[in-house]
Amino acid sequence: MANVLRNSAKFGFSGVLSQLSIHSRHGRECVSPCFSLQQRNNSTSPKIKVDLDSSTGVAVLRMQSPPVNSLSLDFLTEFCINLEKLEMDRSCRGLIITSTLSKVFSAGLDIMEMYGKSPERCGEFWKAVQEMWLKLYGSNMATIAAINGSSPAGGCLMSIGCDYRIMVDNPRYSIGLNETQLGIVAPFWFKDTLVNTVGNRAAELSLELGLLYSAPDALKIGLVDQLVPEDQVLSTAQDTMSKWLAIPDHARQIDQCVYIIYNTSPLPLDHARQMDQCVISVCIYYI
Ligand SMILES: CC/C=C\C/C=C\CCC/C=C/CC(=O)SCCNC(=O)CCNC(=O)[C@H](O)C(C)(C)COP(=O)(O)OP(=O)(O)OC[C@H]1O[C@@H](n2cnc3c(N)ncnc32)[C@H](O)[C@@H]1OP(=O)(O)O
Repeated sequence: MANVLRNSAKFGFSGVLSQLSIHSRHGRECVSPCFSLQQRNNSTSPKIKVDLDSSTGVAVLRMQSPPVNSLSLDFLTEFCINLEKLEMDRSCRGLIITSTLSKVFSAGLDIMEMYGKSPERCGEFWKAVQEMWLKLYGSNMATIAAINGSSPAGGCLMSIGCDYRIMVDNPRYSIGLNETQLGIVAPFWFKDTLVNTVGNRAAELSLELGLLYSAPDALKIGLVDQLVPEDQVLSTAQDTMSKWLAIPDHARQIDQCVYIIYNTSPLPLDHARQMDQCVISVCIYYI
């Protein structure tokens, strides 16, 4: 543990994950010389747009993949590349994730990726899902989800992978891990992340019944931290971020790291990750 704490101070949580043997991750010390200033500040790709304000150190990542920002292999790959670039950029300390689509934050995993694909493709897809979670939950940046629409299943996972959640106060928008309603099962690390957010009993009910919560109900159980009117979601996220960034990065990162190490099953370990990947790929293949 002493080693873990020493490393967490040096590398942040991402660094600790890499010490625990997942593949390449980047602490804030590691600044790639490959990215030009322009590339670092604004990158536009088909499914994701990132704007980094160098004066505040806050990046806004907008998911813009109609109709519902479903998490396909292509989407996840782009998402991870963008996250990795920001992670390596010393000037970026905070990340806000939101959607450009009306009514939908993210519909979760792309259902077409889970239908009629080869075992190899299923494996590749699941690895990308794991990667998204590891990169987000293990990020050294302060992360806020500005949830401006419905966010079921994998969309909820993405939201609870952030440090803080602000949702639009609209009872028609829903959020939750509804996998069992679809006849599938949320993997153990989805469960861990939910337990870390809402506590054991609420998570148990939520997972077993596959509950989707309206925005007001999500606030009641602590699945989201704050509700705001639609037109204030981004400005509130920016204001909230400035409070998070008032905390010294190293202190916030170590605190998060200790919390996660004590409260999360060992997906960061290669063998756990591979076993999970194998089980899920087989399940998806036989669905
Ligand atoms: C023992 C173990 C067994 C099995 C284990 C196997 C696998 C484990 C995997 C576990 C993890 C799963 C996590 C997931 O994320 S699964 C995905 C779950 N997602 C959903 O249930 C969301 C479904 N979508 C919605 O609820 C609505 O679409 C939404 C509220 C997001 C938006 O509603 P709206 O009315 O605005 O749009 P729609 O008309 O419904 O949809 C528009 C078009 O988008 C398509 N769509 C919707 N969701 C998805 C999706 N997830 N993937 C791909 N495409 C999606 C929808 O079909 C419409 O398409 P068109 O008809 O217009 O072509």
